[in-house]
Amino acid sequence: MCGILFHLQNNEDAAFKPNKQQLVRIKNRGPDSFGSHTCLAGSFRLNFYSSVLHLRGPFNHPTAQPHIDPEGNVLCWNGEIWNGPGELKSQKLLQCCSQNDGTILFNVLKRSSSIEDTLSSLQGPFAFVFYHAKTQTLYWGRDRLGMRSLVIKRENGSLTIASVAEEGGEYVNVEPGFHSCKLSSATASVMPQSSALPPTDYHPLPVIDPSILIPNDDVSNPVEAFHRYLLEAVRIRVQTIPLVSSSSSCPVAVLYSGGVDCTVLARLIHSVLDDRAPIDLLNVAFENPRMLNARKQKGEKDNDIYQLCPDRVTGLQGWRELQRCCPNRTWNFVSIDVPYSQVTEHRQTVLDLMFPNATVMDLSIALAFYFASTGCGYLTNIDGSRQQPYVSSAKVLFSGLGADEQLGGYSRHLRAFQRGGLLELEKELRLDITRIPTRNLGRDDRVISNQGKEVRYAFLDANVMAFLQALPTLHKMQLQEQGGDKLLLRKLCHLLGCELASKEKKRAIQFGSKSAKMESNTGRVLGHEKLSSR
Ligand SMILES: NC(=O)CC[C@H](N)C(=O)O
Repeated sequence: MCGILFHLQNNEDAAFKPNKQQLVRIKNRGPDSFGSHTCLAGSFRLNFYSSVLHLRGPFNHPTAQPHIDPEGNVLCWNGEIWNGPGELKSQKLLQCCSQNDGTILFNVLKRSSSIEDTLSSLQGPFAFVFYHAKTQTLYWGRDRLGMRSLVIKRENGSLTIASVAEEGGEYVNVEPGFHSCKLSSATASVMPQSSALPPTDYHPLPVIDPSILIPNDDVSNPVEAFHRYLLEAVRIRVQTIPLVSSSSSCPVAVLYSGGVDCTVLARLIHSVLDDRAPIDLLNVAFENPRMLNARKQKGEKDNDIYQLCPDRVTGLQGWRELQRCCPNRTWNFVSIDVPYSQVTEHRQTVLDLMFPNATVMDLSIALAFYFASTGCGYLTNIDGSRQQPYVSSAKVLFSGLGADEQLGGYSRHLRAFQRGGLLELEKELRLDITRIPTRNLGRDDRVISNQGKEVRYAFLDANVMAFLQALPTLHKMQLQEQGGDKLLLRKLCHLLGCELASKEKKRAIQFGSKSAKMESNTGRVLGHEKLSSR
């Protein structure tokens, strides 16, 4: 992941000094390169900082950021473009080491007759800040789902936009879509004092891209078509990861619980990845003192507490099944065991990273992602015992997020169906899909990227989403039946040879890994409650 820090100030004010810790966190997101740039626009000074996690473009030459040119344009880019207008449409863009998407976007934006139209037609996860010199306009924003984090703070005539907040700063999440602000001298000269900032325009985007049309044939062959769309989504996300040939280092990892969502992803990655490359399955499990106490009171023995976590049990089962289905692939099962002492040690960092998200549930999920994305654990023997310490070198992680929201995986969906049939269920599904952008993606991005990794979501691919949207609900789920949740995905999982995983029940990561309710007094605490302190 890359990191962005941008600050706008009145040119007469003292020079901007970035907060030290915030800068460290921006650099953590992009360990391959770091750069800064300052320029003037009307009566404003603009300070840009960018770090880069190098993925696309010539292998040994990270594309430096911020992107700048002699005309005074500047782009800080954190994201991946899978498709877009002009040169961003070309298949060559998707050949990992040939071109850098940020560089091409910079050229396209500079020449664009409508910057809004260009930005609206980008497909992929992103957050950016762009200064267009000719019109003295500042643009910033996030993709329609908000898959990359961007937070904003307005204060005393200054504006800070960043991938992560600084401790104590009054930041809010940037709304997905585009924001712009004209910094022309005319605007600046009518402003009475330095505390005023020019007004901003907001250009929201619908969650499902309306320009994607789904042929009727696809709707009448749902499993086959779903396979095709999802495979394509996985393919573009895999082929844009550089492969270190000749070495056994692993390019890609899956956040892996053994459930149906992540097993299908792992299986599809296998279909498109070079045969020689291993795939890391990252499986996180926590030492949960509350669970340990409860076991003690019942007189149960301690055993290996990590092996008792539900996600470890299903993870190992799924791993064995993947090995059976695809025996020529090296599947590394990485057991990431987190002692409670590590949780207390890293708690404040995780709280700072996930901010402005701040509920009990945010923390338990963020902890699971934070430790899982370190990739730091043990290679595992077939019986689940530890083999040897291992650190995953994969820069890209796959997450199964988005399957539950679109395919009826939550128990809330079942309750809605029992309450009011298809009508209520569809209402609940619509709600889930429309709130994807505001719920958890920014948080997950902030927490995962701190480890210098980026997360990719095939279930949130624009074409996959448009296809699922076009399918009648009963093709996707049959909630009147046992195991009818995510039915379409279960059928696909079965078709791909992973029968055991196709039957796995939904389990949220914080319960499967035991990162929720760790302390003795937390049994009754509800997930949506605000945490009392940061
Ligand atoms: N991590 C990123 O955001 C990467 C930016 C850009 N796609 C690159 O590969 O350089």
